Amino acid sequence: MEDVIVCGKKGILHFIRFPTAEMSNFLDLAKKKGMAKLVTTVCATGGGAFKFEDAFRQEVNMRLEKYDEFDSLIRGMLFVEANNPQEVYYWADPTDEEKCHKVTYDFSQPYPFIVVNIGSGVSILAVYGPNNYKRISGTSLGGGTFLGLCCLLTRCSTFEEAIELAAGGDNKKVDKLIRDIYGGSYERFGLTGELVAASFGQMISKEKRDSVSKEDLARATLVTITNNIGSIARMSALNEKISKVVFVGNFLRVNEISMKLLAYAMDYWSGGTLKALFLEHEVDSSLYVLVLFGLTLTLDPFYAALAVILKI
Ligand SMILES: Nc1ncnc2c1ncn2[C@@H]1O[C@H](COP(=O)(O)OP(=O)(O)O)[C@@H](O)[C@H]1O
Ligand SMILES: CC(C)(COP(=O)(O)O)[C@@H](O)C(=O)NCCC(=O)O
Repeated sequence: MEDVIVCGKKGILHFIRFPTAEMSNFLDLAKKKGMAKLVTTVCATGGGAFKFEDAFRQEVNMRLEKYDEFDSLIRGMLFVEANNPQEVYYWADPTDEEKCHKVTYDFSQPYPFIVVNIGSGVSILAVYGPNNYKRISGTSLGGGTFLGLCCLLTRCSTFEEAIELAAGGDNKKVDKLIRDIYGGSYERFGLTGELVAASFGQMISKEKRDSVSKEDLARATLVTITNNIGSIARMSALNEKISKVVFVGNFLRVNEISMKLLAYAMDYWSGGTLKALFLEHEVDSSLYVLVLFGLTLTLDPFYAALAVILKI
């Protein structure tokens, strides 16, 4: 992010990510580069701020100043939005490949809004003011589930690979649609024939199992997880009577398929009353607020993120 003002100084924020599984390599590097001589306290958030606390103290003699991940996430989102009027957007015409495009959304009057944080698992928060929010729901079927199932079903080994496979696949060869059951739409309840009736429902047939590709399985996994998250998000928003739903988290990284699906599903199932919103810098917003304190770390199960202010 360019021209960000932090503690009265203007500069560019650079975000560096690495898998948390590489934490011991990171600590080795930090030791070799003498990071402890530069800084003794590092601001940290996410579960790893607790998990890696001892390792940081023992390996590099650094103290982790811990901040709650949801406090940080919300303050971070507001911080990014305040610094970039183009930050929040929605997808217009999400089902039409040709017409589908991003449209900037005016988020200057944000409250109330829902945040759906899709990380390894999913947490849903209702935000009523800068310091007024509650966790209203969640599901253990999140980004970690998508990646885990995809690795099992397709033998892929990275998130990027899983998304690439999904992009080339067709979930209709795996899922049972309304039309597979009704021969068309279930008109009485407004269920069109193309909607998924049962995720993975075709896989009960050996013949169908033998004919699906890795790509189809990856796409069906992505659609299953995304639709389930969309459905829980929609019910949460309706319960709280809130119409703006902001989706964040690394599951949406390089994942336009899920963003467009969520945009469509929220609109379709709510009869146009709910708006699915996304952030340009969708990667782990919890990082942003901590940058206010200098050198920061987000220590989540899949990702550790390091933010340093260069060029100030
Ligand atoms: N390069 C990647 N490696 C692993 N997971 C990734 C990657 N990019 C995106 N993801 C997705 O992001 C999810 C983790 O999201 P994140 O917001 O970092 O959550 P957490 O707080 O649990 O680390 C993974 O489960 C996966 O679906
Ligand atoms: C435990 C968590 C808050 C951790 O956040 P994450 O690292 O997944 O982003 C999240 O995974 C979660 O809310 N899981 C869902 C638990 C549930 O409501 O069933």
